[in-house]
Amino acid sequence: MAKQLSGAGLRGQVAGKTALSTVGVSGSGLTYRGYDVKELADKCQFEEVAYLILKGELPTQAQLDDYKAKLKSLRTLPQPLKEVLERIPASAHPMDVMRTGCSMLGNLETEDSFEQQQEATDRMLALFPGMINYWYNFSHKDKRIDVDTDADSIAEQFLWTLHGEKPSELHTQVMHASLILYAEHEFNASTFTARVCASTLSDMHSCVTGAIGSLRGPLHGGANEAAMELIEGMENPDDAEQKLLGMLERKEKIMGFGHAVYSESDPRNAIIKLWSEKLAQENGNTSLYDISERCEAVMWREKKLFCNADFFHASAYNYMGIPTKLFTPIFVCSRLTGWAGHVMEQRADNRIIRPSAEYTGEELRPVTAIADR
Ligand SMILES: CC(=O)SCCNC(=O)CCNC(=O)[C@H](O)C(C)(C)COP(=O)(O)OP(=O)(O)OC[C@H]1O[C@@H](n2cnc3c(N)ncnc32)[C@H](O)[C@@H]1OP(=O)(O)O
Ligand SMILES: O=C([O-])CC(=O)C(=O)O
Repeated sequence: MAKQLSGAGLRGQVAGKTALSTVGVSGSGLTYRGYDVKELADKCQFEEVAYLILKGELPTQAQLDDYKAKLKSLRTLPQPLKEVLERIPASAHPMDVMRTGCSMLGNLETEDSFEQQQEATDRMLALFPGMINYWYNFSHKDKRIDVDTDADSIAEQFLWTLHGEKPSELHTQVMHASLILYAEHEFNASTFTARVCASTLSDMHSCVTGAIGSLRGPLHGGANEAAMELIEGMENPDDAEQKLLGMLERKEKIMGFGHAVYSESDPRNAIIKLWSEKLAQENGNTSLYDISERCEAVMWREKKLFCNADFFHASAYNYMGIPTKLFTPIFVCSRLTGWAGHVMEQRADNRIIRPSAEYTGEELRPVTAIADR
């Protein structure tokens, strides 16, 4: 059953048209251009899904090979961007690094006409994984990494530039699935930000920079990091249960649970949960997975709240040795496809987005001279 949507936050209001995705139409489903996300995550590489979102159809093998080769050729970081990255302190939040990096790229390689929108998007898709890991390695390990790796895909490029070696088959597979799950989600907050920006006929880098800022918050993309902080503070499943019950009693928000549109489940959860379980088994220490499972059971039992896409991403990423603060930047590397797809859609049929407000302020009143106030 679809969720009853009403109230604050523009909930349930149609704010535009899209042919990119449907969310929660039957209460729980997610489709990209008519394909079920589960089938895409089972059968595709992330680049196939990026192609689908940006160009409208799944690629043939030859088109995929060309697209991947093209993206591979666009990984190099411009020197001035590296210099900016090197000046950002280790204490910075990586989402702020993404925001600044994207904005700096927009200064160096401006999108001068909408005809360049696909080029600008491809460049960001190719460059973002290396960009965040260049900063991470420089600021945290004093290393200037070479981002022009031999990695075959964006999934592999992220793990390779982070860890400095070719990742395992399993880890690359999980990253493909993760990037596919995060790629697109209709009019979520960050995508809506991008569309509002696009509606002023602004450039692609401004739209993406704004969207990164919206994704950063813990009520949206930042929830995967917050979920990790939660589960790493739990010693075992029983401890998890006690801690959650206490938090619920204190009416605290539990990050990684609930959704603005889905009513029963988030279809992305079952998929990333399976991968998290596989990674736990590979790791030999299933503690984080067991704790996460108990959290899921307690939240459903107590509040009928279900895990959203972010919750099991926390343990999955942790099992792959990804530092918690890099979780949300991975979301950026993926959602860039959805943001850009929406920007292109907005531009193709644009009217400036400018809603109205209900005024709650003072009645009209005279300005008292300053000496009399
Ligand atoms: C990839 C993504 O961006 S997915 C979302 C990631 N965000 C999170 O995980 C943050 C935690 N979750 C939340 O804050 C919310 O569930 C949101 C922001 C995702 C959706 O917010 P809303 O649409 O306002 O949620 P909804 O209307 O279903 O909330 C109903 C009730 O459940 C409560 N609730 C919802 N989620 C949670 C939660 N995670 N923990 C505790 N209570 C919750 C709300 O506080 C609300 O209670 P109230 O009626 O007493 O005020
Ligand atoms: O749709 C939303 O509100 C949030 C979400 O799950 C996403 O952006 O992936």
